[in-house]
Amino acid sequence: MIHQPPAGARDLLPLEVTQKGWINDRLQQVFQGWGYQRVVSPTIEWLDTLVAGGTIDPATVIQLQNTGSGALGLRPELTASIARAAVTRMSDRSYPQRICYRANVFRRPPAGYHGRPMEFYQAGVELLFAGGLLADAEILLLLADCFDTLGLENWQMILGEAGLTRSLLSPFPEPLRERVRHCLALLDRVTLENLPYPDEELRQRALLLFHLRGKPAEVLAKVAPLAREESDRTAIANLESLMELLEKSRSRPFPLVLDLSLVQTFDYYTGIVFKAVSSGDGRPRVLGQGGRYDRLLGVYHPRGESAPGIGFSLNIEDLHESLLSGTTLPEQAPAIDWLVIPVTELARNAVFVKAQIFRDRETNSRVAIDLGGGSPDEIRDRARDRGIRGLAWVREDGSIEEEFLDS
Ligand SMILES: N[C@@H](Cc1c[nH]c[nH+]1)C(=O)O
Repeated sequence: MIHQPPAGARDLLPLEVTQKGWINDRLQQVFQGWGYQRVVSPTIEWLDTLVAGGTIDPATVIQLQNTGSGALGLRPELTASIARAAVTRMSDRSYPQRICYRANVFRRPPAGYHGRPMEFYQAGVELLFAGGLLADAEILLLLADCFDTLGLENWQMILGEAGLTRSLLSPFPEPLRERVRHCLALLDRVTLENLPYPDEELRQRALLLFHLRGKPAEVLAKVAPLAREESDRTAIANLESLMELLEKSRSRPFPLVLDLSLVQTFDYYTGIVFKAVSSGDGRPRVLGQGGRYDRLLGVYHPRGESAPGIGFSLNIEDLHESLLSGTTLPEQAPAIDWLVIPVTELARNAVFVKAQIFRDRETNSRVAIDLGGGSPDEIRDRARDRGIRGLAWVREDGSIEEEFLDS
């Protein structure tokens, strides 16, 4: 029998681990620079926690055996867990809370997509107990800083407003509303046009919603006549202020597309929502996504008291793929710096002690011991093949001869 990981699961080998580690380390540096502190939440949670008050479809959760005290699942994302932890464990801290994370998440592939990846890696932030313009701007500017720091150039931020989109969809009766939402999420204009609308006015409204995407000023001009509620007008005004602030806060233009039909996979959002996509050549990729969720913390509060929150998660696989065509990623897993070789059997007594001296001599140096076999020339050839920088031949009397290999 050949042992393979199950369909949808995979091993990451040293080069990929090195490159993804490089991406993650840089992201954590940026998060730290903006005052975010890392937390680690459990991989396994109660299913009840994971579905975030019904805003995450339980079908996306990989469920584990029911233990008798309730169903458990593997986290499909981290925002729900962090909201739970913040409400139950961190509520005595001073506000706001700036939290960051790097972790794996698991999602059950949709029916008919057997073999699609089930495990993904994310790095993200959550800014909790803070609402308003400055918090929204902080999150979007931090996301832009992540891309700048990674040296990623061709990206675009697609910005929407979940509350406004919900309100624009409210004239559609259910279940038609859900179908319109679905067509908007999939950019499926043909199906959208042919849904069974009760009247022509609603059909025209659906098509108009489909076109609320593009240059911010143009989209805002189109949406203004559709905004019937006071809350819609406030949302539009907030979007305008946000875009103005973003432009003033960066030395280069903020690559922004406004999309008031943007619908996210998870439904806990209440304010701005966004997706960062790579816009270079090749397949467009969703590099990260997020938004404001001002009711989620209330799901976990014993008395249902909520507090504002906003955050994003970056998709490490997509970032990695997008960076592969550039020149910033490390091209090799780090090689060993020194190979320490006992010249005779008796020299073995000294070899571990001597190797430690090399480790202590240079911080972060990689020092390995030759485990035997082969003539000095064979050892040299093997070492050169593996990119090893130097050989340290240890003699019986404990003396060392250093030899530098040319690459
Ligand atoms: N957890 C969301 C992204 C997000 C973070 N914070 C808010 N939203 C996701 O995985 O899609």
